[in-house]
Amino acid sequence: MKIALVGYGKMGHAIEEIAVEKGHEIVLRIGIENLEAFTKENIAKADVAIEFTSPHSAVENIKTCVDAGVAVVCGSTGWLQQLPEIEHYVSAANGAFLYASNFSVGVNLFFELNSFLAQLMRKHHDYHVTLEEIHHTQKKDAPSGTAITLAEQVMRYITGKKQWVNHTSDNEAELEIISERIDPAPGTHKIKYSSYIDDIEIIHTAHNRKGFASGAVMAAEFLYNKKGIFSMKEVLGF
Ligand SMILES: NC(=O)C1=CN([C@@H]2O[C@H](COP(=O)(O)OP(=O)(O)OC[C@H]3O[C@@H](n4cnc5c(N)ncnc54)[C@H](OP(=O)(O)O)[C@@H]3O)[C@@H](O)[C@H]2O)C=CC1
Ligand SMILES: O=C(O)C1=N[C@H](C(=O)O)C[C@H](O)C1
Repeated sequence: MKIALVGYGKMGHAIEEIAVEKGHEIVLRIGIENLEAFTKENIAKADVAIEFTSPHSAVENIKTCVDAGVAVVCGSTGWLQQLPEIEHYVSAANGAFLYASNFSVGVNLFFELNSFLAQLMRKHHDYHVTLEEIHHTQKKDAPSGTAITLAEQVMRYITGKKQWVNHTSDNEAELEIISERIDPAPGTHKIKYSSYIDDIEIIHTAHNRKGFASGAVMAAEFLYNKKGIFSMKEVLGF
């Protein structure tokens, strides 16, 4: 498979290593220093574009790839308020698109566990639920995309929580997400249910970026020659 890497930072490099190990060819690498090479003609040389840039560039980058008729795997976080717009854009162009706030198999298992735990906890009103995420200091967005996915899963079942906030809160309707930035943390997420009697905690700790990168390559392999909008649930068969 021919891959275009849109964003050639920490994740772009990690994805390249795994994609090449698996026999794929990187036909285009786009970073800030060669944005002039990000043309429809160049992108069209790829079967799939893998986009990991920043909250501010993701939407335009996805549209450019869709316009070139190339399938897009997107891992950039911090732009999700525009996801409906992008899904509409992809559908209108009969394109192929897969977004995940986290591509690692471990975190996708953790998402399932988080939903299951929230279902179990929904009638146990003595417990107070909070979220915490820890990432490296270069991270541009807070809370992390993964923490937002986890919070949305919790709120589906703990219906007293109406919205998440990214600060401590005494308001029972608000779900606290506390963000910490500590190097070199690749990504730690914790959900905690606390009561006067005891605490229940689930935690996922990434030790490096390999899980994110190999999941993104799996997603690209899945998307190859497909049309439509997909998620990691379909890639992993959950
Ligand atoms: N879904 C997932 O599993 C994961 C998602 N992420 C997300 O992926 C994104 C990238 O993470 P990471 O690789 O660690 O970040 P980096 O900052 O290391 O890399 C991003 C790269 O994209 C470049 N870039 C910025 N704007 C553009 C643009 N318009 N076109 C092309 N390249 C651009 C940056 O250049 P410059 O540095 O010069 O600005 C940088 O080299 C973040 O949003 C992060 O939250 C990260 C890990 C896993
Ligand atoms: O920026 C990162 O590094 C990461 N970002 C993603 C997020 O925002 O959830 C995924 C992972 O935690 C690493």
